[in-house]
Amino acid sequence: MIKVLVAGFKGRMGNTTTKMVIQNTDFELTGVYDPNATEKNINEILEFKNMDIPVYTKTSEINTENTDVWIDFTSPSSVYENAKFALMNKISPVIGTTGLTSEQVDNLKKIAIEKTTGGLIAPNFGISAVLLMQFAQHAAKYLPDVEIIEMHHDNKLDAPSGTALNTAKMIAEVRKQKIQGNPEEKESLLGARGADYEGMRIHSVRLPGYVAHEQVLFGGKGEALTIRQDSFDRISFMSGVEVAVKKIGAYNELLIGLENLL
Ligand SMILES: NC(=O)C1=CN([C@@H]2O[C@H](COP(=O)(O)OP(=O)(O)OC[C@H]3O[C@@H](n4cnc5c(N)ncnc54)[C@H](OP(=O)(O)O)[C@@H]3O)[C@@H](O)[C@H]2O)C=CC1
Ligand SMILES: O=C(O)C1=N[C@H](C(=O)O)C[C@H](O)C1
Repeated sequence: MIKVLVAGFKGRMGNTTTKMVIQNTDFELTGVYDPNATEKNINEILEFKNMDIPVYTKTSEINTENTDVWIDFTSPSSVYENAKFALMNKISPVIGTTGLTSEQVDNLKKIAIEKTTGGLIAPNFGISAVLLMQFAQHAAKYLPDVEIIEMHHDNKLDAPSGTALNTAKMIAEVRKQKIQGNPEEKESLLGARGADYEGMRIHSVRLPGYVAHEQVLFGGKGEALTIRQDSFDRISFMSGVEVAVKKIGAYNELLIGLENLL
């Protein structure tokens, strides 16, 4: 049995993940973590009333010996300290939370090596998003003019999304530095052309009713290609999280991207 802790268990992703861990017979939920939680046990929450799982509100309370994997769906401001705590205690972090800086990722990679502990940071656990990023990288070799549009629910804290940023990074790996659009263009309304990642424009849409969606638009001479993925439900991320929890114990470094485990 793989012993799992879920950080951010009361959030949108944390709640779905907690249920997935409980239902998976290869996993044992040994704790949940949220510094703002008022509960002492998860059974104080109606939908988990038959469970007996400690709620931790301080990392010092966590039984690290009883935890193999730390699943993190928290917030951009807390994920670094959480991941660092997990690695320092030889717990494998499986990180879905977005917003880590490149410097933070590099530090976590170093700690993982020092502690010979595996971990994963996945900008997106949905297979449709993983494929979209790979297809987009392939297409960009032939169609280097690209714009990315990501669309999310209006409670999202970070923009652009981690997936959009990762898509842009993957495309930048295969195309030459390129400034798109008319070199003389001017925005009469600030932000009209979106964010700029190495000459690529990223547009972030936030609307109620949406979950997580991305389009990558390519333009060529007299032709265009659009690649799109949609997560209509947070269940779409769960098979990716399951794979990560099952496989990450076999590694002793920090991996970036679910594709490394598929
Ligand atoms: N990689 C992927 O496939 C996916 C990634 N995400 C990412 O996951 C993250 C969470 O998203 P979502 O579930 O929608 O967000 P929510 O705001 O619904 O949930 C976040 C939860 O984390 C809690 N929290 C805050 N700080 C801490 C902390 N230090 N330790 C533990 N828990 C904490 C929050 O509590 P409180 O409200 O009290 O602050 C809240 O309950 C985002 O970064 C999002 O981009 C989302 C979907 C898929
Ligand atoms: O906040 C979300 O919801 C999501 N966040 C991730 C991101 O920023 O890319 C993954 C997915 O898009 C859902």
